[in-house]
Amino acid sequence: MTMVLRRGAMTLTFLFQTPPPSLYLSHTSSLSIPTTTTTTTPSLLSLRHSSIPASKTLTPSLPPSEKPLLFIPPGVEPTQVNDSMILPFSNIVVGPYAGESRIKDVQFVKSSPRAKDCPKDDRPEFAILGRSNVGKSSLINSLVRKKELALTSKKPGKTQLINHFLVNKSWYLVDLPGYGFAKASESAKTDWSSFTKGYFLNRNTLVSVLLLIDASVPPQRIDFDCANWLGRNDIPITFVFTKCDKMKVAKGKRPDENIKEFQEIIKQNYKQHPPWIMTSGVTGLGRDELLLHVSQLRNYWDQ
Ligand SMILES: Nc1nc2c(ncn2[C@@H]2O[C@H](COP(=O)(O)OP(=O)(O)OP(=O)(O)O)[C@@H](O)[C@H]2O)c(=O)[nH]1
Ligand SMILES: [Mg+2]
Repeated sequence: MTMVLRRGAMTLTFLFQTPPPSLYLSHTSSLSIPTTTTTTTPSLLSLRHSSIPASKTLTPSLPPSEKPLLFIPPGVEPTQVNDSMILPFSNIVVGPYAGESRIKDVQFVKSSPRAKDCPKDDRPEFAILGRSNVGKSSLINSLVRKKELALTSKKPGKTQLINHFLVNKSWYLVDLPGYGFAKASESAKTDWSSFTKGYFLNRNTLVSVLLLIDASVPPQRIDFDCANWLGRNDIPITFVFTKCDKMKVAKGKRPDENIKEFQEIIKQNYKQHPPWIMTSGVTGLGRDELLLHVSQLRNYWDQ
């Protein structure tokens, strides 16, 4: 399997051997929401975008039954993967680059109206992206365990700038404006798309985008459009499902059902799936696991 990960100021493409079918965890285990922290692993998908030209991927096309399902990070021999290496409620394998992931110190650095105004240093960064109101700021607050570091709001469109937070004095978390804000004017929407796309295309230190998907609502076209755009531009993503605690639905489906549906659509559009993980800014589900995933991408990039 092929994986694109950023390292230093470059994007490198890595080739991985496809694990034998016996290693693929099946879709039979359910995506039920955890009541405890120790759980079994849910259905697993894996990395790589279908719209990237075949010439770039060097990936042999596999029959559907042999599609890779896991995100296998650098340094892991696919044949050595076992269940204990997979983060709960995700498809992410933990490898040798995973390290200290706790956030000990975080400082708000600046809000930038344009990509060119962002901090100019070579620290690696992770951008939090998603629809307005998906829970970007809440996730940041949950990751850093501070209630009001990134402003949260019931009013969509609250975050309008590129906000840099310096973590442990060594890497950045970046809170971006949400897309798909229905009430935004056309000019505001165009502005969002040009300046945010400018950020993605020009930010050499961007290790990965954490693309947030609201698990409390059915799959949304705009999320797939966004994922497709990032994939076409070779920007690594992790799908982070938010609001997985919202089990009390008056009508509609539960988060686990919405996630399954989302993954079914993804399967049609992607040869292999990006890493994904379930989270909640309210209960802290997936917080430590997501930080561990971030640590292995970061340490690999950093070395
Ligand atoms: N139940 C539940 N509610 C959440 C969760 N995450 C966010 N919310 C709520 O969803 C609303 C929007 O959250 P924000 O974190 O401000 O969303 P955002 O994506 O930063 O929004 P914009 O900055 O406007 O794009 C707030 O009312 C949050 O309390 C979650 O995991 N579970
Ligand atoms: Mg916000």
